[in-house]
Amino acid sequence: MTNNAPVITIDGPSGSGKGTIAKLVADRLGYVLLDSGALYRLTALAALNAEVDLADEGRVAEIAANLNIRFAIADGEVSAVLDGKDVSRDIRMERVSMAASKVAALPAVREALLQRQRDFRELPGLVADGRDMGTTVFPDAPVKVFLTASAEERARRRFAQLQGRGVSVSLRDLLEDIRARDDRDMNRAASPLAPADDAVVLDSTDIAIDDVLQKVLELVQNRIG
Ligand SMILES: Nc1ncnc2c1ncn2[C@@H]1O[C@H](COP(=O)(O)OP(=O)(O)OP(=O)(O)O)[C@@H](O)[C@H]1O
Ligand SMILES: Nc1ccn([C@H]2C[C@H](O)[C@@H](COP(=O)(O)O)O2)c(=O)n1
Repeated sequence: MTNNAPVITIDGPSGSGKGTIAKLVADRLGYVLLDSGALYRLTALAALNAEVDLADEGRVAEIAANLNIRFAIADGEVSAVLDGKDVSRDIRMERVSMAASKVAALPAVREALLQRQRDFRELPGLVADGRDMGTTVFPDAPVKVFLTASAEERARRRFAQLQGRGVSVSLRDLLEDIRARDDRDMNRAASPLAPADDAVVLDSTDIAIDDVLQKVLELVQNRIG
């Protein structure tokens, strides 16, 4: 970890485009990328594999603290490896998404993952995507973006994404799921989803990906140079 490396935090609700924008910004600037949601997803998958009760905070936190993971990069794509196995697809499954949202609400799990996230900070800089990057994990980040979009637009985006992968889902179910996750992420006691006081809020409901990218790069230019 390098404490003087600049950090760009991109927080926001599910489907707002954080992951897409974070990757584009990191590629453009040659920065390291932290997908913090993947850490919660990996914790959830490891807990499900071990058949641990997801409400057992102590045991899930122990799993989070001892995760044997690494992120591998091939052809510009990042894959998540748990105990030597590529689980990139597994952690995106619906049951893991739901489980991740549950384990992410446990304070001891968040605490167990805190330093692991901070360890991603290195020169020339880091782009960190999640829910509490700007509020809790990197409160001193010089650039903080809170990316949002209406729940309906986020459900439509997810629908198109899943259809593109040949997964059949109902738009109505996706919208319900998004609302349920928003509610859990925003109303938990530990590090709830919220913009940091010094974050710039960007509503991408009617803004194309390229235009969001340009806005973020302008902010970076103004604040980091
Ligand atoms: N501004 C935009 N306009 C249209 N589509 C977008 C926009 N931003 C992202 N998308 C699309 O929306 C989908 C969801 O984006 P992405 O996975 O980046 O969201 P996310 O906020 O990281 O979600 P999660 O937190 O659930 O991982 C992707 O298919 C992406 O291409
Ligand atoms: N910093 C973070 C990142 C993610 N979470 C939660 C929110 C989701 O329920 C789950 C998976 O995240 P995603 O991959 O969809 O971004 O993890 C969080 O609480 N804090």
